[in-house]
Amino acid sequence: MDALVFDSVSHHYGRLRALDRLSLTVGEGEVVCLLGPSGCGKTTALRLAAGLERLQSGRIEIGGRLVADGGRDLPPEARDVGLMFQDYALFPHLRVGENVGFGLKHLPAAERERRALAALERVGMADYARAWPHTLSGGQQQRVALARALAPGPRLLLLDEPFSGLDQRLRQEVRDATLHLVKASGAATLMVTHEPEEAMFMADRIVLLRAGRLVQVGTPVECYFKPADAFAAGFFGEVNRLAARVEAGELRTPLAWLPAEGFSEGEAVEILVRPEGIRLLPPGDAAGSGKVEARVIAARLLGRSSLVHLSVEPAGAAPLHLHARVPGRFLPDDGDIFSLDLDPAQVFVFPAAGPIFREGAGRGASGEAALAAAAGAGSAATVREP
Ligand SMILES: Nc1ncnc2c1ncn2[C@@H]1O[C@H](COP(=O)(O)OP(=O)(O)OP(=O)(O)O)[C@@H](O)[C@H]1O
Repeated sequence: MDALVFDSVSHHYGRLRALDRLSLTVGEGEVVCLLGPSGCGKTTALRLAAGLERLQSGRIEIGGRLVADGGRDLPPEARDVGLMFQDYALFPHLRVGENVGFGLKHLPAAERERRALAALERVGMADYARAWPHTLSGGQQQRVALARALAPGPRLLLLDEPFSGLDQRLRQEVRDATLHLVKASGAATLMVTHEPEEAMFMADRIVLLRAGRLVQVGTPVECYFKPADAFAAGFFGEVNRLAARVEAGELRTPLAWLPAEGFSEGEAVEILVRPEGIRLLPPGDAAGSGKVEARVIAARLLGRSSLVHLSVEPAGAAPLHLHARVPGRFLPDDGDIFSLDLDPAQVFVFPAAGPIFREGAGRGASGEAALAAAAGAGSAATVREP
Protein backbone atom coordinates (compact mmCIF):
# COMPACT_ATOMS: atom_id res chain seq x y z
CA MET A 1 0.00 0.00 0.00
CA ASP A 2 1.32 3.45 -0.89
CA ALA A 3 1.74 6.11 1.80
CA LEU A 4 0.51 8.83 -0.58
CA VAL A 5 -1.42 8.71 -3.84
CA PHE A 6 -2.29 11.67 -6.08
CA ASP A 7 -4.74 10.66 -8.76
CA SER A 8 -5.20 13.19 -11.56
CA VAL A 9 -5.05 16.22 -9.27
CA SER A 10 -5.66 19.60 -10.92
CA HIS A 11 -5.63 22.97 -9.21
CA HIS A 12 -6.40 26.50 -10.38
CA TYR A 13 -5.87 29.88 -8.74
CA GLY A 14 -8.45 31.92 -10.60
CA ARG A 15 -7.54 31.37 -14.24
CA LEU A 16 -4.02 30.20 -13.49
CA ARG A 17 -3.61 26.44 -13.77
CA ALA A 18 -1.10 25.54 -11.06
CA LEU A 19 -1.45 21.73 -11.40
CA ASP A 20 -2.68 19.80 -14.39
CA ARG A 21 -3.85 16.21 -13.80
CA LEU A 22 -0.91 15.32 -11.57
CA SER A 23 -0.67 11.67 -10.56
CA LEU A 24 2.07 10.38 -8.28
CA THR A 25 2.73 7.91 -5.49
CA VAL A 26 5.03 7.77 -2.48
CA GLY A 27 5.67 4.24 -1.21
CA GLU A 28 6.03 3.27 2.46
CA GLY A 29 9.39 4.52 3.76
CA GLU A 30 10.22 6.08 0.40
CA VAL A 31 11.70 9.57 -0.07
CA VAL A 32 10.21 11.26 -3.14
CA CYS A 33 11.34 14.72 -4.22
CA LEU A 34 9.02 17.05 -6.10
CA LEU A 35 11.39 18.95 -8.31
CA GLY A 36 10.91 21.75 -10.82
CA PRO A 37 11.53 25.41 -11.56
CA SER A 38 9.96 28.19 -9.55
CA GLY A 39 6.18 28.41 -9.99
CA CYS A 40 5.71 24.89 -11.42
CA GLY A 41 3.25 23.91 -8.68
CA LYS A 42 5.41 22.02 -6.17
CA THR A 43 4.21 23.85 -3.05
CA THR A 44 0.62 23.67 -4.24
CA ALA A 45 0.93 19.88 -4.48
CA LEU A 46 2.42 19.69 -0.98
CA ARG A 47 -0.28 21.93 0.50
CA LEU A 48 -2.98 19.80 -1.12
CA ALA A 49 -1.44 16.66 0.40
CA ALA A 50 -1.32 18.37 3.80
CA GLY A 51 -4.93 19.56 3.59
CA LEU A 52 -3.90 23.23 3.72
CA GLU A 53 -5.50 23.83 0.32
CA ARG A 54 -8.95 22.60 -0.72
CA LEU A 55 -8.79 19.96 -3.44
CA GLN A 56 -10.64 21.07 -6.59
CA SER A 57 -10.38 17.96 -8.73
CA GLY A 58 -8.85 14.48 -8.53
CA ARG A 59 -8.29 12.27 -5.50
CA ILE A 60 -5.71 12.09 -2.72
CA GLU A 61 -5.15 9.04 -0.52
CA ILE A 62 -2.85 8.76 2.47
CA GLY A 63 -2.04 5.28 3.78
CA GLY A 64 -4.84 3.79 1.69
CA ARG A 65 -7.41 6.19 3.13
CA LEU A 66 -9.21 8.72 0.94
CA VAL A 67 -8.44 12.15 2.41
CA ALA A 68 -9.71 14.41 -0.38
CA ASP A 69 -11.75 13.86 -3.52
CA GLY A 70 -13.01 17.28 -4.53
CA GLY A 71 -16.13 16.83 -2.41
CA ARG A 72 -14.66 16.37 1.03
CA ASP A 73 -11.33 17.28 2.58
CA LEU A 74 -10.04 15.81 5.82
CA PRO A 75 -8.42 18.55 7.94
CA PRO A 76 -4.61 18.49 8.27
CA GLU A 77 -4.69 17.11 11.82
CA ALA A 78 -6.70 14.08 10.69
CA ARG A 79 -4.28 13.10 7.92
CA ASP A 80 -1.39 11.53 9.87
CA VAL A 81 1.18 13.83 8.27
CA GLY A 82 4.19 15.72 9.68
CA LEU A 83 4.78 19.13 8.13
CA MET A 84 7.89 21.19 7.83
CA PHE A 85 7.89 24.55 6.10
CA GLN A 86 10.59 26.59 4.40
CA ASP A 87 10.74 29.12 7.26
CA TYR A 88 10.34 26.34 9.91
CA ALA A 89 7.29 28.16 11.36
CA LEU A 90 8.28 27.56 15.00
CA PHE A 91 5.86 29.17 17.47
CA PRO A 92 7.81 32.11 18.94
CA HIS A 93 5.80 32.12 22.20
CA LEU A 94 6.52 28.44 22.93
CA ARG A 95 9.83 27.01 24.16
CA VAL A 96 11.60 24.46 21.95
CA GLY A 97 10.23 21.47 23.92
CA GLU A 98 6.69 22.86 23.77
CA ASN A 99 7.03 23.42 20.03
CA VAL A 100 8.00 19.80 19.52
CA GLY A 101 5.19 18.62 21.84
CA PHE A 102 2.60 20.65 19.94
CA GLY A 103 1.37 17.73 17.82
CA LEU A 104 1.15 15.47 20.90
CA LYS A 105 -1.62 17.32 22.72
CA HIS A 106 -3.76 14.19 22.87
CA LEU A 107 -1.20 12.63 25.24
CA PRO A 108 -0.94 13.18 29.04
CA ALA A 109 1.55 15.98 29.88
CA ALA A 110 4.32 13.67 31.19
CA GLU A 111 4.14 11.39 28.14
CA ARG A 112 4.05 14.41 25.85
CA GLU A 113 7.21 15.79 27.45
CA ARG A 114 8.97 12.42 27.24
CA ARG A 115 8.14 12.02 23.54
CA ALA A 116 9.16 15.62 22.74
CA LEU A 117 12.48 15.12 24.50
CA ALA A 118 13.08 11.84 22.65
CA ALA A 119 12.41 13.61 19.34
CA LEU A 120 14.82 16.39 20.30
CA GLU A 121 17.43 13.80 21.24
CA ARG A 122 17.17 12.24 17.80
CA VAL A 123 18.12 15.56 16.18
CA GLY A 124 20.81 16.36 18.79
CA MET A 125 18.85 19.23 20.37
CA ALA A 126 17.80 17.78 23.75
CA ASP A 127 19.87 20.40 25.61
CA TYR A 128 17.74 23.16 24.09
CA ALA A 129 14.29 21.98 25.26
CA ARG A 130 13.90 25.07 27.51
CA ALA A 131 15.28 27.55 24.95
CA TRP A 132 13.21 30.05 23.00
CA PRO A 133 13.19 29.60 19.21
CA HIS A 134 14.59 33.07 18.49
CA THR A 135 17.80 32.23 20.41
CA LEU A 136 18.63 29.36 18.00
CA SER A 137 20.69 29.48 14.81
CA GLY A 138 19.06 28.66 11.46
CA GLY A 139 20.48 25.12 11.50
CA GLN A 140 19.22 24.53 15.06
CA GLN A 141 15.75 25.83 14.16
CA GLN A 142 15.70 23.46 11.19
CA ARG A 143 16.45 20.51 13.49
CA VAL A 144 13.72 21.55 15.95
CA ALA A 145 11.22 21.86 13.09
CA LEU A 146 12.18 18.38 11.90
CA ALA A 147 11.82 17.01 15.44
CA ARG A 148 8.36 18.61 15.66
CA ALA A 149 7.32 17.02 12.35
CA LEU A 150 8.63 13.59 13.39
CA ALA A 151 7.47 13.58 17.05
CA PRO A 152 3.94 12.21 16.51
CA GLY A 153 5.41 9.38 14.35
CA PRO A 154 3.49 10.33 11.20
CA ARG A 155 2.99 7.97 8.28
CA LEU A 156 3.93 10.74 5.86
CA LEU A 157 6.36 13.64 6.15
CA LEU A 158 5.81 16.69 3.94
CA LEU A 159 8.88 18.91 3.66
CA ASP A 160 8.78 22.19 1.75
CA GLU A 161 12.29 23.36 0.73
CA PRO A 162 13.61 22.30 4.17
CA PHE A 163 17.17 23.53 3.57
CA SER A 164 16.60 26.75 1.66
CA GLY A 165 17.19 29.01 4.68
CA LEU A 166 20.67 27.60 5.33
CA ASP A 167 23.98 28.68 3.86
CA GLN A 168 25.70 26.33 1.41
CA ARG A 169 28.15 24.69 3.82
CA LEU A 170 25.59 24.08 6.58
CA ARG A 171 23.03 22.91 4.04
CA GLN A 172 25.15 19.93 2.99
CA GLU A 173 25.66 18.87 6.60
CA VAL A 174 21.99 19.33 7.54
CA ARG A 175 20.59 17.54 4.51
CA ASP A 176 22.84 14.56 5.18
CA ALA A 177 21.59 14.40 8.78
CA THR A 178 18.00 14.87 7.62
CA LEU A 179 18.22 12.03 5.11
CA HIS A 180 19.43 9.61 7.79
CA LEU A 181 16.84 10.77 10.34
CA VAL A 182 14.00 10.51 7.87
CA LYS A 183 15.09 7.06 6.72
CA ALA A 184 15.52 5.89 10.33
CA SER A 185 12.03 7.15 11.21
CA GLY A 186 10.49 4.93 8.52
CA ALA A 187 8.08 7.70 7.49
CA ALA A 188 7.36 8.12 3.79
CA THR A 189 8.53 11.56 2.68
CA LEU A 190 7.47 13.99 -0.01
CA MET A 191 9.98 16.83 -0.22
CA VAL A 192 9.82 19.94 -2.39
CA THR A 193 12.98 21.36 -3.86
CA HIS A 194 13.98 23.34 -6.92
CA GLU A 195 17.59 22.10 -6.84
CA PRO A 196 18.31 19.00 -8.93
CA GLU A 197 21.42 18.09 -6.98
CA GLU A 198 19.50 18.28 -3.70
CA ALA A 199 16.77 16.06 -5.16
CA MET A 200 19.36 13.55 -6.35
CA PHE A 201 20.99 13.55 -2.91
CA MET A 202 17.74 12.98 -1.00
CA ALA A 203 15.40 11.06 -3.27
CA ASP A 204 14.70 7.41 -3.89
CA ARG A 205 12.57 8.75 -6.75
CA ILE A 206 12.17 12.18 -8.29
CA VAL A 207 8.94 13.65 -9.67
CA LEU A 208 9.90 16.37 -12.15
CA LEU A 209 7.25 19.03 -12.82
CA ARG A 210 7.04 21.80 -15.36
CA ALA A 211 4.21 24.34 -15.51
CA GLY A 212 2.00 22.14 -13.33
CA ARG A 213 2.52 19.04 -15.44
CA LEU A 214 4.43 15.85 -14.78
CA VAL A 215 7.52 15.64 -16.98
CA GLN A 216 9.17 12.52 -15.57
CA VAL A 217 9.15 10.16 -12.59
CA GLY A 218 12.24 8.10 -11.95
CA THR A 219 15.22 7.31 -9.79
CA PRO A 220 18.00 9.91 -9.89
CA VAL A 221 19.95 7.62 -12.23
CA GLU A 222 16.99 7.26 -14.61
CA CYS A 223 16.32 11.00 -14.64
CA TYR A 224 19.98 11.81 -15.33
CA PHE A 225 20.75 9.15 -17.91
CA LYS A 226 17.32 8.72 -19.50
CA PRO A 227 15.76 12.20 -19.48
CA ALA A 228 12.21 12.23 -20.82
CA ASP A 229 12.76 15.33 -22.92
CA ALA A 230 15.12 18.23 -23.58
CA PHE A 231 13.79 20.17 -20.59
CA ALA A 232 14.53 17.23 -18.24
CA ALA A 233 18.00 16.75 -19.74
CA GLY A 234 18.85 20.44 -19.29
CA PHE A 235 17.29 20.70 -15.83
CA PHE A 236 19.55 18.02 -14.33
CA GLY A 237 22.78 19.57 -15.55
CA GLU A 238 24.48 21.72 -18.11
CA VAL A 239 24.26 20.49 -21.70
CA ASN A 240 25.87 21.48 -24.99
CA ARG A 241 23.13 21.94 -27.59
CA LEU A 242 23.44 21.19 -31.27
CA ALA A 243 20.81 21.43 -33.95
CA ALA A 244 20.71 18.89 -36.77
CA ARG A 245 18.45 17.47 -39.44
CA VAL A 246 18.10 13.83 -40.50
CA GLU A 247 19.97 13.33 -43.77
CA ALA A 248 20.18 9.95 -45.50
CA GLY A 249 19.18 8.22 -42.27
CA GLU A 250 21.83 9.93 -40.12
CA LEU A 251 22.17 12.96 -37.89
CA ARG A 252 25.10 14.90 -39.25
CA THR A 253 26.56 17.24 -36.68
CA PRO A 254 29.94 18.95 -36.70
CA LEU A 255 30.97 16.63 -33.86
CA ALA A 256 29.82 13.27 -35.10
CA TRP A 257 27.36 11.51 -37.33
CA LEU A 258 24.81 9.78 -35.16
CA PRO A 259 22.20 7.15 -35.98
CA ALA A 260 18.78 8.69 -36.58
CA GLU A 261 16.62 5.79 -35.37
CA GLY A 262 13.08 6.86 -34.58
CA PHE A 263 13.30 10.08 -36.61
CA SER A 264 12.10 10.67 -40.15
CA GLU A 265 14.09 11.93 -43.09
CA GLY A 266 14.46 15.70 -43.03
CA GLU A 267 13.22 16.01 -39.42
CA ALA A 268 14.90 18.71 -37.33
CA VAL A 269 16.32 17.43 -34.04
CA GLU A 270 18.07 18.85 -31.03
CA ILE A 271 21.14 17.03 -29.75
CA LEU A 272 22.16 17.53 -26.14
CA VAL A 273 25.60 16.48 -24.96
CA ARG A 274 26.58 16.64 -21.32
CA PRO A 275 30.00 18.28 -20.75
CA GLU A 276 31.26 15.08 -19.14
CA GLY A 277 30.18 13.24 -22.32
CA ILE A 278 32.88 14.98 -24.36
CA ARG A 279 36.20 13.15 -24.11
CA LEU A 280 39.39 14.92 -25.05
CA LEU A 281 41.94 12.75 -26.84
CA PRO A 282 45.45 13.65 -27.97
CA PRO A 283 45.22 15.25 -31.43
CA GLY A 284 47.07 12.33 -33.04
CA ASP A 285 44.10 10.09 -32.24
CA ALA A 286 42.07 12.04 -34.76
CA ALA A 287 44.29 11.02 -37.65
CA GLY A 288 42.25 9.05 -40.12
CA SER A 289 39.53 8.35 -37.55
CA GLY A 290 37.14 11.03 -38.76
CA LYS A 291 37.13 12.58 -35.26
CA VAL A 292 36.78 16.33 -34.98
CA GLU A 293 39.52 18.58 -33.66
CA ALA A 294 38.86 21.29 -31.10
CA ARG A 295 40.92 24.22 -29.82
CA VAL A 296 41.04 25.12 -26.12
CA ILE A 297 39.74 28.65 -25.45
CA ALA A 298 39.98 28.48 -21.66
CA ALA A 299 40.26 25.89 -18.87
CA ARG A 300 39.21 26.35 -15.24
CA LEU A 301 39.48 24.16 -12.16
CA LEU A 302 36.05 23.87 -10.48
CA GLY A 303 37.22 21.75 -7.52
CA ARG A 304 36.50 18.09 -8.18
CA SER A 305 36.51 18.62 -11.94
CA SER A 306 37.84 20.96 -14.61
CA LEU A 307 35.80 22.77 -17.23
CA VAL A 308 37.41 23.16 -20.63
CA HIS A 309 35.95 25.69 -23.11
CA LEU A 310 36.47 24.49 -26.67
CA SER A 311 36.04 25.88 -30.12
CA VAL A 312 35.28 23.60 -33.04
CA GLU A 313 35.70 25.31 -36.40
CA PRO A 314 34.03 23.30 -39.15
CA ALA A 315 35.00 24.28 -42.69
CA GLY A 316 32.70 26.94 -44.12
CA ALA A 317 30.59 27.30 -40.97
CA ALA A 318 30.51 29.39 -37.81
CA PRO A 319 32.61 28.10 -34.90
CA LEU A 320 30.95 26.00 -32.25
CA HIS A 321 31.56 26.71 -28.56
CA LEU A 322 31.47 23.62 -26.33
CA HIS A 323 32.07 22.83 -22.68
CA ALA A 324 33.86 19.62 -21.68
CA ARG A 325 34.09 18.53 -18.04
CA VAL A 326 37.03 16.38 -17.02
CA PRO A 327 37.42 14.79 -13.55
CA GLY A 328 40.14 16.24 -11.31
CA ARG A 329 42.72 18.81 -12.37
CA PHE A 330 43.00 19.06 -16.14
CA LEU A 331 44.13 22.46 -17.32
CA PRO A 332 45.47 22.48 -20.88
CA ASP A 333 46.85 25.72 -22.31
CA ASP A 334 44.75 28.05 -24.40
CA GLY A 335 45.23 27.10 -28.04
CA ASP A 336 45.98 23.41 -27.34
CA ILE A 337 44.36 21.04 -29.82
CA PHE A 338 42.43 17.87 -28.92
CA SER A 339 40.33 15.48 -30.90
CA LEU A 340 36.85 14.90 -29.55
CA ASP A 341 35.05 11.69 -28.76
CA LEU A 342 31.45 11.49 -27.54
CA ASP A 343 30.20 9.11 -24.84
CA PRO A 344 26.92 7.82 -26.30
CA ALA A 345 25.42 7.47 -22.80
CA GLN A 346 25.68 11.25 -22.39
CA VAL A 347 24.19 12.21 -25.75
CA PHE A 348 20.43 12.74 -26.02
CA VAL A 349 18.44 13.41 -29.19
CA PHE A 350 14.95 14.92 -29.17
CA PRO A 351 12.69 16.38 -31.85
CA ALA A 352 13.63 20.06 -32.29
CA ALA A 353 10.02 21.06 -31.75
CA GLY A 354 9.92 19.15 -28.45
CA PRO A 355 8.67 20.63 -25.19
CA ILE A 356 11.54 23.05 -24.71
CA PHE A 357 10.76 24.76 -27.99
CA ARG A 358 7.01 24.72 -27.80
CA GLU A 359 6.57 28.31 -26.74
CA GLY A 360 9.27 29.73 -28.98
CA ALA A 361 9.13 27.75 -32.15
CA GLY A 362 6.33 25.23 -32.44
CA ARG A 363 6.57 21.80 -34.04
CA GLY A 364 8.21 21.77 -37.44
CA ALA A 365 9.79 25.16 -36.90
CA SER A 366 12.97 26.08 -38.71
CA GLY A 367 16.34 25.35 -37.18
CA GLU A 368 16.91 29.08 -36.79
CA ALA A 369 13.71 29.49 -34.76
CA ALA A 370 14.68 26.51 -32.63
CA LEU A 371 18.10 28.00 -32.06
CA ALA A 372 16.59 31.33 -31.05
CA ALA A 373 14.36 29.50 -28.58
CA ALA A 374 17.34 27.54 -27.25
CA ALA A 375 19.25 30.77 -26.71
CA GLY A 376 16.24 32.15 -24.81
CA ALA A 377 16.21 29.02 -22.66
CA GLY A 378 19.75 29.77 -21.52
CA SER A 379 21.63 27.16 -23.51
CA ALA A 380 25.19 26.54 -22.35
CA ALA A 381 26.89 26.37 -25.69
CA THR A 382 26.73 28.24 -28.95
CA VAL A 383 24.95 26.09 -31.47
CA ARG A 384 24.47 26.35 -35.17
CA GLU A 385 22.60 24.68 -37.96
CA PRO A 386 24.98 22.11 -39.42
N1 LIG B 1 -2.54 31.55 -3.20
C1 LIG B 1 -2.25 31.76 -4.48
N2 LIG B 1 -2.99 32.61 -5.23
C2 LIG B 1 -2.72 32.82 -6.54
N3 LIG B 1 -1.72 32.21 -7.19
C3 LIG B 1 -0.96 31.34 -6.52
C4 LIG B 1 -1.17 31.09 -5.12
N4 LIG B 1 -0.25 30.19 -4.71
C5 LIG B 1 0.52 29.91 -5.79
N5 LIG B 1 0.10 30.59 -6.87
C6 LIG B 1 0.66 30.51 -8.23
O1 LIG B 1 0.55 29.18 -8.65
C7 LIG B 1 1.72 28.77 -9.35
C8 LIG B 1 2.36 27.59 -8.62
O2 LIG B 1 2.82 28.06 -7.36
P1 LIG B 1 3.60 27.11 -6.35
O3 LIG B 1 3.94 27.94 -5.14
O4 LIG B 1 2.83 25.87 -6.13
O5 LIG B 1 4.92 26.79 -7.19
P2 LIG B 1 6.34 26.26 -6.71
O6 LIG B 1 6.78 25.32 -7.76
O7 LIG B 1 6.26 25.77 -5.32
O8 LIG B 1 7.21 27.59 -6.77
P3 LIG B 1 8.44 28.08 -5.83
O9 LIG B 1 9.55 27.11 -6.04
O10 LIG B 1 8.73 29.44 -6.39
O11 LIG B 1 7.90 28.13 -4.44
C9 LIG B 1 2.63 29.99 -9.42
O12 LIG B 1 2.40 30.63 -10.66
C10 LIG B 1 2.14 30.85 -8.27
O13 LIG B 1 2.35 32.22 -8.54
